[in-house]
Amino acid sequence: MAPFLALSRFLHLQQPLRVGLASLYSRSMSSLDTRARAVFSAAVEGVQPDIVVRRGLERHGDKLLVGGQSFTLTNNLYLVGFGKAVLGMAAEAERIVGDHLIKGVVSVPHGIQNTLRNHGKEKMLLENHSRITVMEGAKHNLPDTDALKSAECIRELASGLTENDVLLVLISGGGSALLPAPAPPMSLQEKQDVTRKLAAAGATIQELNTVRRALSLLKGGGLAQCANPAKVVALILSDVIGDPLDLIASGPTVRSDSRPEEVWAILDRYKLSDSLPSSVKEVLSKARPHGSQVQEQPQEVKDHVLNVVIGSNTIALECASRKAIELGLRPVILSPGVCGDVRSVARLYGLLSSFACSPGKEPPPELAAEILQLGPQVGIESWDLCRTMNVLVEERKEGWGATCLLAGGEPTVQLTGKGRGGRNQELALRVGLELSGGEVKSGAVFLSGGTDGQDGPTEAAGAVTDGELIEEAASQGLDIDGFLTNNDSFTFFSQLSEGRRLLMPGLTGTNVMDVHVMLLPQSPQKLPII
Ligand SMILES: Nc1ncnc2c1ncn2[C@@H]1O[C@H](COP(=O)(O)OP(=O)(O)OP(=O)(O)O)[C@@H](O)[C@H]1O
Ligand SMILES: O=C(O)[C@H](O)CO
Repeated sequence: MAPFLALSRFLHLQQPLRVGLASLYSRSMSSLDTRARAVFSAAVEGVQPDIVVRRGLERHGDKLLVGGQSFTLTNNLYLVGFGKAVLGMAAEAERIVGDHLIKGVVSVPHGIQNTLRNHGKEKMLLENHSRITVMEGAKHNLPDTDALKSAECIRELASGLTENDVLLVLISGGGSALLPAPAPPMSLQEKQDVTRKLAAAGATIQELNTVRRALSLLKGGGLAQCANPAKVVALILSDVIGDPLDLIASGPTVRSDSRPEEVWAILDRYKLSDSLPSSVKEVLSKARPHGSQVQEQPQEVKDHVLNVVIGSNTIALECASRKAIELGLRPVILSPGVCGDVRSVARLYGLLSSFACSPGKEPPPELAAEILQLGPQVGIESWDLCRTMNVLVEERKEGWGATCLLAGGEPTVQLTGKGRGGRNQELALRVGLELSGGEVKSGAVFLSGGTDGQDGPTEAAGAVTDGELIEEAASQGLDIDGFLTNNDSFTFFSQLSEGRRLLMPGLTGTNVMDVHVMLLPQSPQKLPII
């Protein structure tokens, strides 16, 4: 019999023991909190830069094995990289390839070396005598003159290679801002204005990077073209849903096949076409004439490029799933592609919790219908929802104890207020409302965290909530709705119970979007509220 069910029955029989058992119940809930955090840590651990590089890059003597291909090393290896996780990737790559590496340049976020040092992450830093030059830039994730210089050094290095050389390209999220190379006559400022306006208007990363590719010398395959005739091997840590090679960091090693019409359609959609500077219009008009066929990348360039995704949200979820089993939970991976507004995503998790924990033999069919209806709004296929609901139904029958529902992706928040928060903390807050707002409190625990360790401009990665949230906030005089209206989730969680619900792993040095963990104990609502 499931422990919660047994406890519930026992409580009905033994009234005087209720108070003692209440603390037992709350201890088991807090153990769910601890387990949710451990599952999140395992997800992040599984996509650490050194681990993903070791998984993707093997060396046997003078042979470098990657993506099922073998490259002969004869002191002919060069390395470039750009992105938030690239420093740790470069450190590990250099350890693997040793003296075969002649020279490298990586473009990494401003201040990252100090931050990693202060967080005790020295293994992500390069050795003193490294052959790789580290260049920091792109303060606040915006391309700046420092990043422009780094991009220029990377372009120079790639352009000087010969057919005997191998260029190892390390790519991770944040790479677009760290590799700015505005196509002339456009200035960095002009390019940045276009992308900033698009982002502020709510453009998706797909739209944003489609435009970035059209305005850049290095994005959209430009870097691979520069390195021709050298062989190019790109190791990619994906931070985009679906791992689209041409969009991650705007695909510098993947020939872009988008047409000018697509770029103009995006600019029109966000009402930017008319206000573009003439230099930007000139670059776009030079791209390819309207109506022309997509230009095929020359075969020799294609043959010389190998793109391999070595880390992704899917891999993080698989690692989390293994940890869940170790912790005595039954895992089910819902999807690595959760997107859409946090309100809809929170509603979905609320419904899934009700589905898993509703009384009776079977969950009510209208719940399943509502869940399926919500799927398309949050990027989840009906098939994945049905598969997940099947597991939840099976567990009700088999009495497994607790299920660990896992998902990942990147939902969005519509910013209306001026508070401090991030999409993970706001999602956790909204899911907490779902879990604690119904007639019966849910026994589920929900965690949402950014795998980079930083949720929006805050020190937290996310937060953990459960069915106690409303009561807990009310007892401490905190008005949840007020905090939500002001997008002030970080302040809320900092003030609530001395911040104990915050998730604070510190900067992790990696980035595969967000991870959601929902632990669903079996039918906890059968417990009397004491
Ligand atoms: N006060 C806030 N409340 C909720 N969300 C916020 C708030 N301020 C910023 N955000 C959200 O945080 C996100 C930016 O945060 P973050 O820097 O973690 O982005 P990111 O997408 O993870 O970046 P990257 O993919 O480059 O790592 C945006 O989606 C923005 O809407
Ligand atoms: O750098 C970028 O373009 C984003 O992080 C997506 O990869």
